[in-house]
Amino acid sequence: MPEETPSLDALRAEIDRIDDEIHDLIVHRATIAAKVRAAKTGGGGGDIFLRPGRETIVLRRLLARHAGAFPRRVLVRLWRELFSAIVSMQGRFSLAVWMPERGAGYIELARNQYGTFTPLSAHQSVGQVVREVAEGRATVGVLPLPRAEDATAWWLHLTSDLPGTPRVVARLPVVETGGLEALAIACLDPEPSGGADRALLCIESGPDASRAAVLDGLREAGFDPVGLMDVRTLESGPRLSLVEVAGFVAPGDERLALATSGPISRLVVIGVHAEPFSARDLDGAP
Ligand SMILES: C=C(O[C@@H]1C=C(C(=O)O)C=C[C@H]1O)C(=O)O
Repeated sequence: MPEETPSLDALRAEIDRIDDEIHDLIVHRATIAAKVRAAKTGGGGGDIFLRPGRETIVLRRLLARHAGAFPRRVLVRLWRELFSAIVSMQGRFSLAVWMPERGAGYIELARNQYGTFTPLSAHQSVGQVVREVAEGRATVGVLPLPRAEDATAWWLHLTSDLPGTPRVVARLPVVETGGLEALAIACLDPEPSGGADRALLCIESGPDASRAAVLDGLREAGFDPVGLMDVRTLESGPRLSLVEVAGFVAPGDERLALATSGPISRLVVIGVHAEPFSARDLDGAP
């Protein structure tokens, strides 16, 4: 006998039961967040409760166990909204976003990553976004991915190694789209994300050092440079290069000391971010 198709009413009753279970679990998850807040107080991060590395670890784990037809991209989107609500419940959480003109797209990137209802201010100047974060008026700043042709190199504000300097903590969108990209900054120490990370290094050299010499210096110290994002020569003389390297770089990483010889005089890790999820991660290809 062919199986009888359940009635619409029966299917909707099943969806109602599932919704109750999901809802109960969200309510329960939120009660744990309050305890996490207490457990974090006194650790690094001060009054900032966002932990980008941990969020990516959670997403990597869920994507690995995902099954069925529900789109992985939407799974990521749902959890991004959950994380943001939970961070907001733990303490201050607000965004400063670069908006050079209407419709520039950075607000959408910020909302997709940090939640629909998180307080947000928009700024025409990249320097203002950095200041909002450095001075504690915003928790996270969203800025354009640096390029050599930009009028202002905002990343030059991140080259201090003093504690409290904003650091790059994410690259947006976390789901690769081939469209507009941004970097997110916060006054947080970089943390590994449990998978492929990239570190952004600011490298100081003499004004005559060639790009090839800087990249060779990094390779000799054991780094794996994957891109030179920008180079600026300061009026005071030195040249600063922004280089992406594969993998996490911790503060005491011995490669940092090894690299400061030859053409490289100083090196600062201006942040670390997880590699965005690729189409391959999201389409479930092996
Ligand atoms: C709950 C935490 O705080 C925040 C919220 C997270 C979550 O909802 O899973 C994860 C990381 C943090 O951004 C945590 O640090 O574990």
